[in-house]
Amino acid sequence: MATPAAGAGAGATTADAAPGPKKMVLVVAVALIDAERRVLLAQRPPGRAMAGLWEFPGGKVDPGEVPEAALVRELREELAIDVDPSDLAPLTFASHGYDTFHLLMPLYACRRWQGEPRPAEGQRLAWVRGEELGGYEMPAADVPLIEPILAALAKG
Ligand SMILES: Nc1nc2c([nH]c(=O)n2[C@H]2C[C@H](O)[C@@H](COP(=O)(O)OP(=O)(O)OP(=O)(O)O)O2)c(=O)[nH]1
Repeated sequence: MATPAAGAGAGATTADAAPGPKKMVLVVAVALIDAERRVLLAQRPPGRAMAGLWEFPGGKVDPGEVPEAALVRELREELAIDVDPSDLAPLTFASHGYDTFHLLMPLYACRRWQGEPRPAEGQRLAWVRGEELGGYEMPAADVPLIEPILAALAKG
């Protein structure tokens, strides 16, 4: 009987298989891609978990909220831009076991928005070319996302 090959599929799974009552946290994030084929990274501010690491803009989905609405809300709060949910294209996802919680994070690609992203919450922002992504230290969950992002950037 054929079974699916390990690692098949589009998601980026870096969880260990250990069972346990870890809380699952649903976070939505976006690769904003500009006309110069750059992606926007935000640096986690001091005083927060994973401070200093560079991540994709986004945040936790509130109870009862659909993921796209959560992302539109987060982008307004964090970057002061307006995004139409229909411009959010599913790209890949991360499923990663941190010590204290399990992160499930759909990552969308977005190439159209209203306004100029600005650091509305004091975070640092960087527009980064594909070949420069390796120079930005990211949370462990994000590392497997790089390859699909490079593929999306190559598409223009
Ligand atoms: N936005 C975003 N979060 C990420 C990425 N990678 C990654 O591991 N995370 C984690 C960091 C946080 O634990 C969580 C996002 O939560 P958050 O930024 O809304 O909240 P937080 O933990 O900083 O603060 P709080 O809301 O608990 O006060 O997901 C990423 O690329 N983007």
